[in-house]
Order: sequence, then structure tokens, then C-alpha cells
Amino acid sequence: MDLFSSTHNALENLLPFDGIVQYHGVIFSSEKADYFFQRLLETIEWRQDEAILFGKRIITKRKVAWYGDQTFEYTYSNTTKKAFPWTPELLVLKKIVESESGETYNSCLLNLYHNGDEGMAWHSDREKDLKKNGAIGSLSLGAERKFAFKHKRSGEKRELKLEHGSLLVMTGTTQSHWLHRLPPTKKIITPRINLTFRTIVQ
Ligand SMILES: O=C(O)CCC(=O)C(=O)O
Ligand SMILES: [Fe+2]
Repeated sequence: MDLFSSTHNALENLLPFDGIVQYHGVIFSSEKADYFFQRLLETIEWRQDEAILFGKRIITKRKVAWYGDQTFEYTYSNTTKKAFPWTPELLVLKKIVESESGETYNSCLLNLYHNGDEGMAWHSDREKDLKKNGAIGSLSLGAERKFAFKHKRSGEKRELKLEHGSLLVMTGTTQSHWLHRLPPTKKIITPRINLTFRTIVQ
């Protein structure tokens, strides 16, 4: 194996089995990360998220937005969303994440967590519209938060911190075998933006 053929191959896998998760660490200078954080806060069409849980409609405190190559319709949490066309900043970020991860993406789901009270419960990203075993490139901006993985059968866990301006890439069978979550925390009182670049097939 040629370890030096591309940087992403040389990164260690955070999962012990049944999937691949690679933390690329901080990929932006802090000035650039601050800049993108501020621009996204101002330019993204942030909306509260709707979900249907056990037949009940709930509204999350966390805000979300979805962008893509076309005005895709995409179903998750039992509701259908429409994607906005890429903004200039998102196109720049998409290209950077594509070259850093060695993958391509045609859509992006953005999450805005106003503070540590807001998080995301255990789930996997395997909606029917997502490419099976496709890569998910997850860019973090703002407050540093913990992120955790739990194996669906064995319950085995892995945890890491997602730094300001960092990239995490999930590939292979990760979504079939592992759940992930962003735990809430009383310690964090500042906002965080997360962008997950994905591939939708329709
Ligand atoms: O906020 C994060 O780091 C992850 C978000 C996530 O898991 C998702 O949008 O599916
Ligand atoms: Fe997710």
C-alpha cells in the first residue's frame, strides 16, 4: 500500500470495525474559519427544523438549511424538504471539502446549534435518497463540541472533539452499523455551525 498517494488514505480510522470515520483535523486558518462562520450565519436561510416523531410533529430549537446542485426534494425525519441552490460561500466550501476528502458531493445539510442546550440525538444518515455507503463530509465551525459514535449491535463507543474549522469524513458502511450523536452540554454557551456534504441519488 502506498501511504503517500493521498493524504486522506494516511489518516487513521476512528472506528474499530464496520465503517470508516476519518478526522482530518483543522483545515482552515482561524481567520478563514471565523470568516466562513460569520458569512454563513448571515447568508444561509436558517429555519427551525420540523420532524415527525411517533406520529407527532415537533419543532427543534436547532436551525437547519439544505442546499444542493438542483432544487432536490429530500425526505428525512419523515418530512420533505426542498434544497436551495448553492450560495457562493457554500460552493467554495464544497470544493475545499471535496479536494480534502477525495470525494464529490451534490448537496449539503447545515445545522445551527445556538448553544450547548441544542444537540442531535443518536441516529444514522441512511435515508433512502442518500447514496448507499456514500461519503459524508462534515465541516464544523464555531463552538467546539463532542461527537460520539455507537455501534448498533455491540454498543461499542468512540468519541472525539470537533474543532473550529475541522473536517470529519464518514464513509463505507458507517451509516449501516453505527449511530452518531452530538450530545447536549451545559458547558457550551456559544453557537456552532455544522455542514454535512452528501450525495443524493434520485
Ligand atoms: O452537527 C454535527 O456535527 C452532526 C450533524 C449530523 O449528524 C447530521 O446532520 O446528520
Ligand atoms: Fe448525522
